[in-house]
Order: sequence, then structure tokens, then C-alpha cells
Amino acid sequence: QKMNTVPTIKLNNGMEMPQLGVGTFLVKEDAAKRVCHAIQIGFRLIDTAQGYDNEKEVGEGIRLSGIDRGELFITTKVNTTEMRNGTVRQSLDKSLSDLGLEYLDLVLIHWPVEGHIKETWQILEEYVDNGKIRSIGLSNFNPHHIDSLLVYARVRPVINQIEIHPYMTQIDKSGYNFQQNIQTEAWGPLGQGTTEELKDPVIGKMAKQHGKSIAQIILRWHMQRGLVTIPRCDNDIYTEENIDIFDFELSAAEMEIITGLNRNQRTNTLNNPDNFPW
Ligand SMILES: NC(=O)C1=CN([C@@H]2O[C@H](COP(=O)(O)OP(=O)(O)OC[C@H]3O[C@@H](n4cnc5c(N)ncnc54)[C@H](OP(=O)(O)O)[C@@H]3O)[C@@H](O)[C@H]2O)C=CC1
Ligand SMILES: O=C1CO[C@H](CO)[C@@H](O)[C@@H]1O
Repeated sequence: QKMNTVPTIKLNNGMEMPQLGVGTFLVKEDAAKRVCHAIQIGFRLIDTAQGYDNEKEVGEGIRLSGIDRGELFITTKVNTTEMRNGTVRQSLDKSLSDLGLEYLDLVLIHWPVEGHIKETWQILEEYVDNGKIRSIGLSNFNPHHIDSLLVYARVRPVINQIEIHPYMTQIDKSGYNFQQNIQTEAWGPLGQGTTEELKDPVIGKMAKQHGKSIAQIILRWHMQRGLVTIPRCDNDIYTEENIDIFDFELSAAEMEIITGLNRNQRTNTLNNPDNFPW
């Protein structure tokens, strides 16, 4: 395995974030091994969430990797239940202790739960002040949710993590984030294994021409769109493939063709920020 170096992007608070990382949704059984392997082959950004019930295993993987903490960029997300129950502080302390970390690089509000955003954001700001969190951001926020938060936010969100893959391109929403100087991070970059993108014939043809896999073409498309993304790391062979995307380029025409595959198809209809209409 050749060593790949992932480029970083600068966030609006000056922090550098790797543009490509690994996601850990449904990575549970062997999460420590999978995360350790990802780090050892060059990944530095790890995305978890309180709701994935794997922070202890992810933390173990981080320690097993032997890589300095300072080189890593670790993200978690505040669960909706903790917001509704008023237990956000306790949940953040638990995330830190389960992960075995003194600080988190990034914490996101997982979903824009009505009536609980301001309070949660202010707690996150408090954790930025006390140094336990380096940067804070949003996930699944629509433009109007962002606008209402920006009215009172003392610390600006650095990221909005939203669903993006070739069948759900979200050009408008990523454009809005960009206008607000908020980096867009794509979740479900390969369609979560529930869409047919990994079998798409148009992308398949490009893959053959480049001598790459369909997944690699899709991840390259995310990179050239300027997105941060985090494909799942439950399979070491895939993880190795997913970082091997920095030795080729898609043409502007190829980028347009992939973007043109959009059909506003969600991986799961329940995962729709429009279900949070406040
Ligand atoms: N903020 C939010 O609300 C959300 C955040 N996320 C985050 O985004 C991350 C990525 O999304 P995720 O749901 O994991 O889905 P992905 O889009 O990463 O797709 C995962 C699926 O793709 C397969 N796969 C991965 N790499 C390859 C490859 N090279 N070739 C072929 N198949 C491949 C996986 O296979 P296998 O099953 O074998 O591993 C799995 O079936 C999550 O892990 C999580 O961290 C995800 C959803 C919502
Ligand atoms: O983070 C998450 C992982 O994927 C789930 C299923 O699509 C989402 O609901 C959730 O927000």
C-alpha cells in the first residue's frame, strides 16, 4: 500500500481540516481495528457520533494507531435525545471520556431539533471557551435553520454536514453554506449502500477509462467540488481504495456529467431536514 497524503482545507476559524476522512456509522464490532487501520494508511479525519454507540471503540482505534493526537482531527455529534433531555453537557463529557480524548476537534449538532438549538449552541460555545472543543458546527441544517442560528452565534459554525452523493447533489444547499463561509461536508458520499450509485453505468464507464473504481470516481468528484467527505471504513480493502484518489483528476466535463446524474434521491426518506420545518 502506497502512502497517500490527504490535502487539508482551511476552516473559517483558521483550523486546517483534512478534506477526506472516514465515517463510522454502523462500524461497531471491529471499529477499533477498522479505525486503527484507516489511520495507519494515512487517514487523519475520523467522524463519529454519540448516536453511533461506538465512541469507546473509535477511541481505542485512535490509541492503537500510535499516531500523535495532534495530527488527528476527530469529530463527534450531539445526539437529538441529549438535546431534548437537557443533558448536552453530560453527553459531551461522556464523549470525551469514551473517546479517551482531552479535546475534540469538531462537534456538530446532529439534527436541527426545534426548540433546542440555541441552548445547545451556547453549551458548545462554552466548551470552545474551556478548550475541550476546538471548533463547532452543524449537521442537516437547511438555510433557514442556519440563518436563525447566525443571529445569536458568538462562535461561527465552521461546517454543515449534509447528505451528498451523485444522485443527491445538493448544489443549492452547498452553495448557501459557501456563501455563509461555512464548509460543506458530505455524509453518505457513496449513497450509504442503499442507492444504486456504485453500479451507475455512466460513472462505471468513467471508472474504466481512469483505471479506477466507481467509488474512487465518486470520491474524486466530492474532492473536486471542494467538499470534505467521510466514506465508511467498515472494510479495510475499501478503506485502502478510498484514500487512493489523489493520483488522477476528473475533467470539467466529467464533473458536470456526474453532477447531472442528480435525481434528489435520499438514501432514506426519514433523513430529511425538511422534517424540521421550524
Ligand atoms: N450527519 C448525519 O446525519 C450523517 C452522517 N453520516 C456520516 O457519514 C459517513 C459516511 O456515510 P455512510 O452512511 O457510512 O455511507 P457511505 O456513503 O460511506 O456508504 C457506505 C457503503 O458503501 C460501501 N463502500 C465503502 N467504500 C466502498 C468502495 N470503495 N467500494 C464499494 N463499496 C464501498 C460500504 O460497504 P461496507 O458495508 O462493506 O462497509 C457501505 O455499504 C458515516 O459513516 C457517518 O460518519 C452518515 C449518515 C448521516
Ligand atoms: O448519522 C446518521 C447515520 O445514518 C443514519 C441513517 O441514514 C442517519 O439517520 C443518521 O443521521
